[in-house]
Amino acid sequence: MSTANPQPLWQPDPERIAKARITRFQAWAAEHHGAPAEGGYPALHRWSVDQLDTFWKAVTEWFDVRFSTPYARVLDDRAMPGARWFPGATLNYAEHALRAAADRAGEPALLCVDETHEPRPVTWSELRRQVGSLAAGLRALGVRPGDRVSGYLPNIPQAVVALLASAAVGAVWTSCAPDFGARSVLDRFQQVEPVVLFTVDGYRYGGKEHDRREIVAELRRELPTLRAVVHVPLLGTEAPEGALEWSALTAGDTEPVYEQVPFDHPLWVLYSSGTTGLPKAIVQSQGGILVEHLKQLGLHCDLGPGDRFFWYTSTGWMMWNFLVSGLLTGTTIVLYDGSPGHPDTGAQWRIAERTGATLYGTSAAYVMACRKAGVHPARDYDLSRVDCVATTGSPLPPDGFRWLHDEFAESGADLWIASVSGGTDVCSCFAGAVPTLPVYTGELQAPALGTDLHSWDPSGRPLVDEVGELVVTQPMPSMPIHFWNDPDGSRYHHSYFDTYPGVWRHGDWITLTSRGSVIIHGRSDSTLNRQGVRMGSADIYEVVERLPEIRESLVIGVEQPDGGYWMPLFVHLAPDAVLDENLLNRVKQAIREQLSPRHVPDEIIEVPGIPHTLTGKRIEVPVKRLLQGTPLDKAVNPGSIDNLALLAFYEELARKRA
Ligand SMILES: CC(=O)CC(=O)O
Repeated sequence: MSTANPQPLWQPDPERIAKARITRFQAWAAEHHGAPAEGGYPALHRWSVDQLDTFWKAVTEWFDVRFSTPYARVLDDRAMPGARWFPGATLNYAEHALRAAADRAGEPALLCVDETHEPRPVTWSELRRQVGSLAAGLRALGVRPGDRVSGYLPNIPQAVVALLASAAVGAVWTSCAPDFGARSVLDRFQQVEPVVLFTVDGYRYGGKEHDRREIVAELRRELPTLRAVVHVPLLGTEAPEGALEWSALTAGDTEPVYEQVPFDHPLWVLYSSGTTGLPKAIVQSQGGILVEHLKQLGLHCDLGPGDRFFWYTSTGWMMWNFLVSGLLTGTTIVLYDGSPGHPDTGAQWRIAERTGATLYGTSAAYVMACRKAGVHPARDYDLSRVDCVATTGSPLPPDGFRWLHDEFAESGADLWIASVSGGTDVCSCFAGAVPTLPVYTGELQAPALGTDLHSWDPSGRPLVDEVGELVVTQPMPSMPIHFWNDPDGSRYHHSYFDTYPGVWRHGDWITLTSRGSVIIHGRSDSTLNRQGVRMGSADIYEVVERLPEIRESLVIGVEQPDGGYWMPLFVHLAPDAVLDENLLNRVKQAIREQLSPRHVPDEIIEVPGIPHTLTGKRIEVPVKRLLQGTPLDKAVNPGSIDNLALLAFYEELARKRA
């Protein structure tokens, strides 16, 4: 594998290496903590996992983390799950996110962009004022540390203010994007029982207004724990009866009061859909996210004051939380609320240009779409401030690397391309950006610091230059502290620790190359992951099978060799039903409205039946393997299938598509 691309696509020049924050961190850590001064990133990474406690202590000192009470140890219990980080310490995430307000009050903390693509700044002092006012408002509403505060909000400044105000109070933030249908939102928020809901009346997307007032009314009816609803009038409507006005709650001129909470106090709940049951409600801690994101954003992404950080995301994806954490490094963050391709495919490049983004992140799928559409980013937009284009959501295919590289090289720019990968589960990256390392086509630069990343075979043997399971063998601070409503921890355990006891198995296929880079090959289980948004097949079955014409269904997400993602929905129809235009449209409409536009499959295909295991579970992984071209005898264990003959259909389909 690693001999396939012996020449790097890109090399950082000596000036970039010298200026990189990670270079300065290494020199400082060598002087103060015994890190290796020589050997560059590989040596620093080795040290960071061999001396895990010292590394994280160094991170807190380098970034001047303010503990209001000191910690007794860095890592108390190293067991996974159950590791305890910085016991005894208290701090507040929001206080760190707003630090730059002290000396850069008039500079922009946020640049907010809608589909007009005109950036509107919110200064650090204004952001702090609004957070202070809202935190006081939440306290006045009786919100206490540990209470859940929810947002049904797009990527607008109000969402950032509400997250930070919740964190300031010690409340637990959770959000869904407003293109989520009522069922999707309730499947998430009903689990965590929020006491406050921040909501818009609707949103604009692709040049159209989408009124969400009926859905908001349904959320209010179905969330009995709500004590307050706060109305953000994005479409200019009146607050519904009983709702509070955003403007009233944020009008005060109050210094934020930051609740000092234990390091492992919950910061937010993120959701990740699996193949069965409700989405996993993943809880990450204030301290864990603080230090992990300082490391990722400050050292790996090389962000700091003076930078502008734009990542195309929505509040329903962990990349939004990651984006907000850009504030921790004193960076200006760019919030874009709109369609990724409105009014044309080049939209995101135009936003990067107009906001002066220095790090622009997007999905690999968007890069590939631009390539296909003949967009010429560096020729047609002034991207001279863009230092790094980063991608995630799915691995960036080799053609995507080459296209980005060539487009920028033609205009004389020296572009660092960072393909990164992690997940909602850690709200971070296991591997990705390193400003001081070369980039090889199709590869992530290296495992992240403090991340003991390996590729293992089924018996737990480490592999190099071979595809294996992505595992992390030592704890990371941003691993979930628990799942919500999982009192005995069994769901948490089952999600990551069943395969290799005491070791995090993420569910991705990975290769660690002998030159230290990383290749991600897609999901090793059947979770749907479209442009980084993980979706539960169970959600789709529930909606589709409510239609009387559909007897049963099967949805599969297949990573394509060209970097695309094909998500067919197979339907077994009820007797006499016909898969005509009308039924096709009703299936799509049901999915779009009750889940989200992202859940709508690429194709709906009638099948003679859905195969199951002997215990009645639909067999998603074997069908996925068949569709990826694996021969039948290697894709399934025939003795475990209820009707083997049904698999012939999928085998034939794979043959036709090959
Ligand atoms: C960092 C990531 O891994 C984001 C994603 O693809 O979910």
